[in-house]
Amino acid sequence: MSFPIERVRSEFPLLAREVNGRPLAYLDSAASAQKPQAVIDRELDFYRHGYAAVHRGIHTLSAEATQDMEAVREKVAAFINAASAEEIVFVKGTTEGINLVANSFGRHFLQPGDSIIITEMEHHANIVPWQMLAQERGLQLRVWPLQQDGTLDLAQLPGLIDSSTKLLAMTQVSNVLGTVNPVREIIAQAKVAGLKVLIDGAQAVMHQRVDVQALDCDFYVFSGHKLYGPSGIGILYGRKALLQQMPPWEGGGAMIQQVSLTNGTTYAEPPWRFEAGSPNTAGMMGLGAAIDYVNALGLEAIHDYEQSLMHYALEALKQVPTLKIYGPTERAGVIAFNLGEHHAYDVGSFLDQYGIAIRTGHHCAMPLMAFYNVPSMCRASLALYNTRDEVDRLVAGLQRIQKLLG
Ligand SMILES: Cc1ncc(COP(=O)(O)O)c(CNc2co[nH]c2=O)c1O
Repeated sequence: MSFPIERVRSEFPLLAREVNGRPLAYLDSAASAQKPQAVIDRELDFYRHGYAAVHRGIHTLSAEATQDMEAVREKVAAFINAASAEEIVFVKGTTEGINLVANSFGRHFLQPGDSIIITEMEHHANIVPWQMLAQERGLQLRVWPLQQDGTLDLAQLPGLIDSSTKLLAMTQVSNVLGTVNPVREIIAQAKVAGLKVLIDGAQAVMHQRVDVQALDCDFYVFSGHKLYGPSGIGILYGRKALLQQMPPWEGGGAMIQQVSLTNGTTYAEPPWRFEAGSPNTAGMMGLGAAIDYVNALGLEAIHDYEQSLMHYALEALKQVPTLKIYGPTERAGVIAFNLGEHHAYDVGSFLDQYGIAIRTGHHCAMPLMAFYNVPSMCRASLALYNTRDEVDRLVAGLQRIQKLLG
């Protein structure tokens, strides 16, 4: 059955916009995805008919809102096949989820002299928290180097591991290269060596089915706004046995059992231990609606459609002679490139004049830019609502820029 692309596009109101007098071609979903009407409606409906403060409310509205929140937690658990909804922690996004693990698991379990492995393709959100922790706790940060084709050499992992190594933190999909790392195989290797593993799924959950039990990872993080959901809501999955041993990382309301100024304070069980303060309940409802939307289309159908479009794009971009594309042939729908010697900002600005939205710059992956010895890259990213016509417009735009700039 063919992918219902026209019906899908009609369900994303913003895609009807014009930019600079031309229909928008939104090719920046890896930064943040557009929202289906169902997500927009769910948030509005919650504010209109179901909004109240959650946790311990005795009145009906509060009890209903709390039930709605926990129902989304259950939905997220099913979406990534977590063993229990108590392994699902609501956070602001991927960045906060990684910082929570670094500040709670890291400070509690990692001792001076221990080492952590990250890769050279990581987003800054999965580099800087570990650098901060390493500096604070006297840890060693080891980097799994990139290969020229944008992949990792699995044979190099064992050489990075010794008795001091306690954690591997790595992305499932590169936000620049589109590289899809074989994390299930990598996690199996890490587990043999006794490592805990955090997987950054920010660029994966919208493109493929994720099963955290099959992966056997200890932590998994992603952001709602990249999964066609609202901004300001994300998920940390943590293996229950680990979450139970981890201290809270933010103090305040909701994360406690008893607070006393004289007899000490006790904390709530996970996941609530890690959810201090008033949560982004409307964002949670929107995330739940986004998961419903993706599930209704089917991640397998989404994956097949995006892969077909991505291969069409890689082939079509060959019509631009001075284009250099970075990353492997087999990838998720993320295509980073440079047009000859032209700075990415110039190329992106011209494309914007043609109504085409791509991202330009270092993409919060400066080590990756350094690896390729470039100051910046252009990046076109594809989502379930993009079309071959938009790819053709990108190619034509690049050819036009090449003629203009030489
Ligand atoms: C792999 C990866 N990890 C972490 C993050 C941080 O996610 P956040 O906490 O929701 O901000 C991003 C965001 N990536 C991008 C944000 O803008 N362009 C990008 O490529 C990402 O792509």
